[in-house]
Amino acid sequence: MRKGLLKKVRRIVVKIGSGVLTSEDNGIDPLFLSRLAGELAQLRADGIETVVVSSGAVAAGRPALGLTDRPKTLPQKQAAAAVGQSRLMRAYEEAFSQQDLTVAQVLLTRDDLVNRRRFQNARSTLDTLLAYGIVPVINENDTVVVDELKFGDNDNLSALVTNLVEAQLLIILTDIDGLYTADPRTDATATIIPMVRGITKDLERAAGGSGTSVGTGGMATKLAAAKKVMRYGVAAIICAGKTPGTLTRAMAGEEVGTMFAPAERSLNRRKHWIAFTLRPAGSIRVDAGAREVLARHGRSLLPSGIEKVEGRFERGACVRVLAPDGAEFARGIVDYSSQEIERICRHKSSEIEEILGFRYGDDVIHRDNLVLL
Ligand SMILES: Nc1ncnc2c1ncn2[C@@H]1O[C@H](COP(=O)(O)OP(=O)(O)O)[C@@H](O)[C@H]1O
Ligand SMILES: N[C@@H](CCC(=O)OP(=O)(O)O)C(=O)O
Repeated sequence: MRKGLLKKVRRIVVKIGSGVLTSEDNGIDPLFLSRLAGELAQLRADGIETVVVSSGAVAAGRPALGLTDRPKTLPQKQAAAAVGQSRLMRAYEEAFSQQDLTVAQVLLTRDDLVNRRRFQNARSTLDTLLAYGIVPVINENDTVVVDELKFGDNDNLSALVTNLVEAQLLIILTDIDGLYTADPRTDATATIIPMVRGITKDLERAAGGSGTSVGTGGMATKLAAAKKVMRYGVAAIICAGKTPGTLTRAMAGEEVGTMFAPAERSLNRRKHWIAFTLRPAGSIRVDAGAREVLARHGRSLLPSGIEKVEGRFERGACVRVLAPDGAEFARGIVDYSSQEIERICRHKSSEIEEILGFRYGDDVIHRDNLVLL
């Protein structure tokens, strides 16, 4: 089963959690990195390209600041990341050069992927690095980001990078051997779930926060990352990073960790970007009839089906589309601003020009820019 899903994999994203990369005293663990380099070199010999998304900058920078616990303030965290990031890259360089692998540091902010031109630019840089046989090592640019610009956690970043580089598999290496029915740190009866075909509310409830002082999002953000790549038609595996050979065994189709099967109806890259990378600037509530034609027949959203607009946004913004009960069922890019939509909603498209004095087209959201969630 797993082997079948892995057959066409040629490019992978491997996300490394802070807990995997650092040892007890919070220094970078060189043994882990040299094992990782060995496993990635072998994959490369087998024709598989790797992009690494690595956490660990904050944890690696902590000792230099004399911090024994998680930094308390944002400037402290950013200072720790600034010190730690260069240590991290030095450690990667040392370990990877032993295997004749060259690494490249790539630091991203959310804006780099939200802006379509910057997204494309980041993509060509990464493609070029890979074409040269270099292993990109990506992290969030912690030193400069403020809340509005944050990916928040590297699980999310790794899912967006999987879309960016069109990898066929995301592997999340963490400090636990997979997704359990509950957090095994607090529930001794928890058992591992080997295969997930769809993310249910029950699974989301089971996935809790981080159990360590270095991890960020726990299993909850890993599940959210898996959900994102599944919608892109890509598989994900969450497995133990510290156990030697796990990556190799996972790539060979052995039953390690938890595997997430790709969704059968997947989104193309642009629609995935609309659904998961852009931040909604407001919402549009539609009536039952509009919900039906959008959800069932994949049609465009016309002004006549819109009941209410929430938030202020411009033409070209990403918005949530809500059903009459307020539940979000789609996201899309609008062709009219919130103020224009307030004036044309509940009207026929043929009346747009008369009401506004101009028209861009019949649709408020064209079906090519609309994603069902
Ligand atoms: N259902 C669950 N199954 C497995 N681990 C869970 C679950 N719920 C919460 N966790 C916690 O998630 C942690 C892994 O996330 P995190 O600490 O953020 O690691 P990383 O630094 O690799 O991102 C585990 O050590 C565990 O304590
Ligand atoms: N960018 C941060 C990591 C943030 C993060 O998500 O950490 P983790 O949960 O360990 O993957 C750092 O390098 O310390």
